[in-house]
Amino acid sequence: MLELHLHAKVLVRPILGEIRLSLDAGERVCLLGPSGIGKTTLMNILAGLDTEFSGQIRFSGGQPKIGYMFQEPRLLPWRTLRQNLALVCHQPALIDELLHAVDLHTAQDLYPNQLSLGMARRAALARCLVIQPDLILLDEPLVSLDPKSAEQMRQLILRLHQTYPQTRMLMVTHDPVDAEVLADRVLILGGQPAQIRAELDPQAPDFQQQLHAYTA
Ligand SMILES: Nc1ncnc2c1ncn2[C@@H]1O[C@H](COP(=O)(O)OP(=O)(O)OP(=O)(O)O)[C@@H](O)[C@H]1O
Repeated sequence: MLELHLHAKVLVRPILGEIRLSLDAGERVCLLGPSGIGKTTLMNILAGLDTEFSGQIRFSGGQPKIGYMFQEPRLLPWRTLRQNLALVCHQPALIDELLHAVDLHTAQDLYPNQLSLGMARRAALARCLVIQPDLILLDEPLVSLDPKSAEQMRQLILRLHQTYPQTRMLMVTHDPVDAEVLADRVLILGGQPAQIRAELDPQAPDFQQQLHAYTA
């Protein structure tokens, strides 16, 4: 079990308030909320990139391995895709497996600036999975993709979840369809400072109406 109990996060003003969030092995949670509410800030806290907050993070299995897919793919531009993966993984067979899984095995010798946005996102996903993480943080992985690439990415995330069923996932999205298709639970962030205003079940028959009521 991964548990976050946040008391507060203050930047120039209080951004996040009291937040409790737990993620069991294999759980997929989507985080929704208006722009600027603090979703990325919360992800950065969970990732350990932002340590200036009051609260605690506990993981029952010791120090969790965390794969973070940022809003903008952050691959090293002077290394090929395969070399980017090899920087964090010394198992060539696992790199091969993931390159196939994200359908980039024929692009492994390309440099990041030779990849389309959809390819770069899939590469970033492979980069965060290649460390065999306990938790993956996905910050709007489908934003700005054309409908075909977005659907490909959606299916890929679902397939990868089946391949790595123990991996916890927390994903930021603005898209109700992604939330319905990809999440076991949906958390709505709102208020100032932000708190979790609602936890919704995507399988509930009135899920989209409930979601609309909170996000409209
Ligand atoms: N370094 C910083 N200094 C001061 N304020 C900041 C800093 N970084 C972010 N903020 C503020 O913190 C708030 C939360 O930002 P954050 O990026 O977490 O929001 P978000 O919900 O992820 O937004 P979006 O959906 O647009 O990506 C915003 O109001 C932003 O202006």
